[in-house]
Amino acid sequence: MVAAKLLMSLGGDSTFDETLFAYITQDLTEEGYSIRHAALPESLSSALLAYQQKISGEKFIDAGIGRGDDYLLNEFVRTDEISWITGELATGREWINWASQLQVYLNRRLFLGLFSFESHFSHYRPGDYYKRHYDAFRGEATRVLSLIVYLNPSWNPLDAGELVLYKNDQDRIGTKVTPLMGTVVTFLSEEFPHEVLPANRDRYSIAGWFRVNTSVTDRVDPPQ
Ligand SMILES: O=C(O)CCC(=O)C(=O)O
Ligand SMILES: [Fe+2]
Repeated sequence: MVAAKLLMSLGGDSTFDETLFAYITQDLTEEGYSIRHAALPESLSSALLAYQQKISGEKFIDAGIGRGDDYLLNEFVRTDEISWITGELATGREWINWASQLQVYLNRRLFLGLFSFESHFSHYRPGDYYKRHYDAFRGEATRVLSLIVYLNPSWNPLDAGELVLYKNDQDRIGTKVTPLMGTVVTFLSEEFPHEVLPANRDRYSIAGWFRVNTSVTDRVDPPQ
């Protein structure tokens, strides 16, 4: 577990309130998923909202399935648009820093061996959706933990657009999550099918994934 040890030493002096991380750890241990409302630090949520609003339209690309040469647009599955978050700007760095504090915390308690993190803003226009899917496939061991936060300061039940998280393949009812600012959702990527229902208004979120290191001796696995 060299990877986990390396990450732990990066932990240093955390500036975040670890109470939330403790709740997420407990939820993941008991259920494999966690839904926490009013959880993301408010200063971070509002900075991310401002950042997302400033990103010009052309920085968003139609979301696809897969990466690099395998990237496929598939309107049958999803119709949202995305913009990858890099550490170029302060707010992006603040977000990545928050996520890596969570990563360090989870590695210490749950020994997940989370090694890298990638994330993007998502914009679902009215009517956009992401059909029921898994973020990772069993045995591929790439994306281990999914992390989603929402950037919508208000949300009315009539706006629809909920995330529906299902416990397993048989579950057809699931748990609905309102995409309200501050809500933090985490779940084991291989375990929980989920979908985004069409919304009646613009819907903003960040979706991210922690991965384990899948490097083999002569090949370094990049985070993106
Ligand atoms: O925005 C959400 O609620 C979930 C998005 C999602 O499932 C994904 O991007 O894989
Ligand atoms: Fe997903």
